[in-house]
Amino acid sequence: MKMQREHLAVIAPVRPMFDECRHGDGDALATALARCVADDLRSALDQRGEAKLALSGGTTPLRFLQALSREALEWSRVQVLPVDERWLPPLHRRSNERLLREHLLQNAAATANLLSLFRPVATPECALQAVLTQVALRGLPLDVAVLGMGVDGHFASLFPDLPRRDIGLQAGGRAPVLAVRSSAAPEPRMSLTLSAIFTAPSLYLHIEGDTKRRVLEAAIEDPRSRLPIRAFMAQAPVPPRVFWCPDVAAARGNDSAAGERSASDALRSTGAA
Ligand SMILES: O=C1O[C@H](COP(=O)(O)O)[C@@H](O)[C@H](O)[C@H]1O
Repeated sequence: MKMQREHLAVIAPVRPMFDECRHGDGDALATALARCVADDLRSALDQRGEAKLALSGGTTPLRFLQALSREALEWSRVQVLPVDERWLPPLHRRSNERLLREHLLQNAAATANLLSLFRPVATPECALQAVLTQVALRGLPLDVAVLGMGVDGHFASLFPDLPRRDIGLQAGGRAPVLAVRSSAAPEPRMSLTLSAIFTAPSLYLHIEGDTKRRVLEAAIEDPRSRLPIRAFMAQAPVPPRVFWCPDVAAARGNDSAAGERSASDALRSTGAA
């Protein structure tokens, strides 16, 4: 399918708030996104001999990860890290690390290096210092970050009940990693912060379906929106590329967190419902 590209200036900003790549279905979307990310990685490898890639978990990325795993590039020089992790052992079906190991670190990408955000200790708070040091040393600055978004407007593990001034949502914050407790997530989390994500010169948002699109548009249109995705879209140093297709496929990957707020809650909180 031919890719359509359009620049959407929703609230008359100085520059378009995002660059949209729309595809007809999730397979075409996943293939196109994998090609773009692989091209970014090849450029970084050409320029610096290494590349750093932060990837989301959840249900949406499965086909994208599989397509990316088949892209020919020097994967042994690529550092991959999750943008967030659920505080669950890496063999758990909801572990984002497991998703990356099972669907990306295969095929051509089997030799990629994975930086885990998990440690076998009781809480993310206990592991924070160790993870923070590793991420700062080996994970940053990023070359590419691919975010997903929940229907409640969260990305990574930055949920709507995070205080708006929380360090995780401050573009100029210094901490790259955050331990997260949210009523919207069934387990504690470890998450990259917005300032860590914004070290990437290539930013992608990968979403499927009309519901998520409505949530995203509502967050962009309302400057007072408290949805985390608003902080990402409005503060991004370069316009994120939004990869979107209209149909939502059946749940795959490691299923979405039970208890996340619904899209209608999210839209209500932006006044868009
Ligand atoms: O909990 C999470 O959810 C988001 C969105 O997931 P999806 O299933 O709606 O695609 C994801 O981006 C994040 O990495 C994950 O931990």
